[in-house]
Amino acid sequence: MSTAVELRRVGKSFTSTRDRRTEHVFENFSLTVEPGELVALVGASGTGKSTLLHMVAGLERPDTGEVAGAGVDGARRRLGMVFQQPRLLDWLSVRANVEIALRSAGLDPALADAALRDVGLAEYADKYPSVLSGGQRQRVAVARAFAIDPAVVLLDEPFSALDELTGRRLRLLLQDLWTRQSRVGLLVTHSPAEAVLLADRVLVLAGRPARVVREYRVDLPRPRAPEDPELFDLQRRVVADLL
Ligand SMILES: Nc1ncnc2c1ncn2[C@@H]1O[C@H](COP(=O)(O)OP(=O)(O)OP(=O)(O)O)[C@@H](O)[C@H]1O
Repeated sequence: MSTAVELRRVGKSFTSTRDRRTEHVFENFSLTVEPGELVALVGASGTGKSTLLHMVAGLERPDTGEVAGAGVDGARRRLGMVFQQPRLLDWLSVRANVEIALRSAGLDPALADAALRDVGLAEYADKYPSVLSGGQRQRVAVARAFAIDPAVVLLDEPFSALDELTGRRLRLLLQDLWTRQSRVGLLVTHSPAEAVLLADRVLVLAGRPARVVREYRVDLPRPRAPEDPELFDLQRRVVADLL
């Protein structure tokens, strides 16, 4: 089985325009995500988690090394992305927001309704994003990402802007989607609870250049319950790594 996403000895630096200082965010960094695997990345602010995701998406280029994955290896694999903010087009209906993604992936826009049904928003298809709650808007973003039958799903703090209960519902929704249609994914999160609930592997990143300082495999079958004591125990260990 070929790997789904691979970073090989990647280097990435940024030079500040203010003081010309160069930050070596990654040096010789390697990471493999296997088919069907969801890998969570946790770590202190500024470690490089979003940069890593952007390199996989092809939004940033590594200075050295190679990234094989959606958007960057010429295979034109479909990429679904969910950001902290839903990033919807406010002048289009909810359905049209999903249709645009389908069209640009070369798929039938009629698939939008099924995608909206999957996230519990079938009745909102004709509404505009401005009349939806924050949680509903993020559901549309999830529908848009999953509608295109993505080869890789990249999630950059997808639920961190939501209140706790809404975030919990959305996590369970994501878990439900993942259980029904196993994907390959990377999840950047500041929430250890979210990481252990959703991921197959949790990587703790730290340092400059960034390194994986700890790795946890979450072998519990899905669907998982957020209150599962085993998850809570794992979560405590991840928190301890981050403190
Ligand atoms: N386009 C850029 N130009 C200059 N510096 C950048 C750029 N993108 C990221 N950086 C720097 O690279 C480092 C890593 O940033 P990144 O956003 O990847 O971290 P992060 O772990 O995702 O942080 P957070 O958890 O706060 O989102 C930071 O020091 C940041 O300032």
